[in-house]
Amino acid sequence: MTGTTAANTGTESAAAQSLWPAPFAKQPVDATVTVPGSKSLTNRFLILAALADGPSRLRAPLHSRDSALMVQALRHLGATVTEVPGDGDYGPDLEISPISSTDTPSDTSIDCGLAGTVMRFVPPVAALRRGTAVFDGDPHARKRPMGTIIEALVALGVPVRAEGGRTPSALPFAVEGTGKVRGGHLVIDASASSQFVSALLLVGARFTEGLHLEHVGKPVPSLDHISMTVSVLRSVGVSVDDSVPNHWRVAPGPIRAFDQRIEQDLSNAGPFLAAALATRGTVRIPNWPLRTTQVGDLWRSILTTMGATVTLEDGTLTVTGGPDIKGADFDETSELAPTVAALCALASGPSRLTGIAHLRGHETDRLAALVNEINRLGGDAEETADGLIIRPAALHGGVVHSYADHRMATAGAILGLAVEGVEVEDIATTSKTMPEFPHMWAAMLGQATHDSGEFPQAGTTGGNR
Ligand SMILES: O=C(O)C1=C[C@@H](OP(=O)(O)O)[C@@H](O)[C@H](O)C1
Ligand SMILES: C=C(OP(=O)(O)O)C(=O)O
Repeated sequence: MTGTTAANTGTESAAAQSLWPAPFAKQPVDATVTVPGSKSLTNRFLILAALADGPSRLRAPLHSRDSALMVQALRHLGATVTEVPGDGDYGPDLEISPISSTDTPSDTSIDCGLAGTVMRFVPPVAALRRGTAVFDGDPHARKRPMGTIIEALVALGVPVRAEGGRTPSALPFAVEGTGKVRGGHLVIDASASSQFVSALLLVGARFTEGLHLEHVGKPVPSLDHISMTVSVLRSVGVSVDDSVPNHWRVAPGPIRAFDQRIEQDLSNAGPFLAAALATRGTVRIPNWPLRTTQVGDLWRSILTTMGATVTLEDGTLTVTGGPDIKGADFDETSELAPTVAALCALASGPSRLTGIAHLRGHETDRLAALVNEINRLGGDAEETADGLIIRPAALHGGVVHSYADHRMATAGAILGLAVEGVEVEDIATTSKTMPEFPHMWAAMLGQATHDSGEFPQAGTTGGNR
């Protein structure tokens, strides 16, 4: 098991002993930051490499708890993943030899941690090899929605069992892979997570008849992440038809081996860009992709709406905070919502976030957690059926609980820039997608740290003006 295993309570836990004094910015920040690789792209390309028709290479991949759990899971299913020196500043590249279809059947167990991409994307891969794979994860992982992917596998003829032989609706469970899945037309309800759609599309080309996936139910959230899945599949030669809403058709065929550079994680760029607004300073991010499928590209419009000046010139995104942070209404901010909510709590006007009911099934119930923690600091946040209302209020110092949720921890760090005396419980939970976070945050503020994180190359030069 790698990384944090803190209980997902936000109350007393072993991790609650460790309080991180969030740096308070006495002056506006002025920093240049480069962020580690995208979690969503790294874990998608790892899955595709494990199913490809030859060895692949990932350049500048993410190295974090979620990517380590994915690597470990694929190794347990028979892929070979080797670290080789990279050509940049982000730690090693990865070379991957795919899972062999002629491997003798073997039983294994997979630790999903709290990674949605591991718990949703890997079970369909396990269905394509021979042997039983038992899946489990952190305590809160057992509460995350999993029923749709389990029911999908069962409908595809893949036995999925819990202890005692019953069909489970959540972790833990065992997938009994037979080495072959016929595929064809499959109807699911993916309203709880886009990852159910992505999980099935990623393996669909390896089903004998391909896959015609149909969603029926309330709208699928986080559609940008499905577009990313379709885009990465096409980049490795898989034919996907997504021209009809709620239908995806994946043609059967090989997944082409590849050599792929991973973009930096634009969602994880969010807290650093937010620092420009929280301190009325400037943060620059070089190598911002000109075209991307990452939802984090929305920062350009979100932060402009909140009063920042945002430019993208010569590949560098520059964000300069305005005299105040403007409250605003945002629909469907997906995994960006905790960062947006932290900024809304510092805004001069009211904000409303809608279309994020499914955040209740994320690393923690993020709507409840954000309301608890903003209000604990004297804020005025309220939960609605599908989001949050956050009104201006004078905040004071206090402890922000992270609930083993990396984005709650970084939300606490943003609040701490503008509010003196904020302490974040379990800052180490940022290791889920950005182990370097405390080091990078201090470097952005021109402070030195002793612990430089697992891959200290993740670059930040900064200081206060
Ligand atoms: O496919 C992915 O990489 C992700 C999809 C989204 O999940 P949901 O659809 O559950 O929001 C997102 O929030 C998560 O952080 C990553
Ligand atoms: C929802 C998130 O993660 P996961 O991939 O575990 O669902 C997230 O990173 O905000």
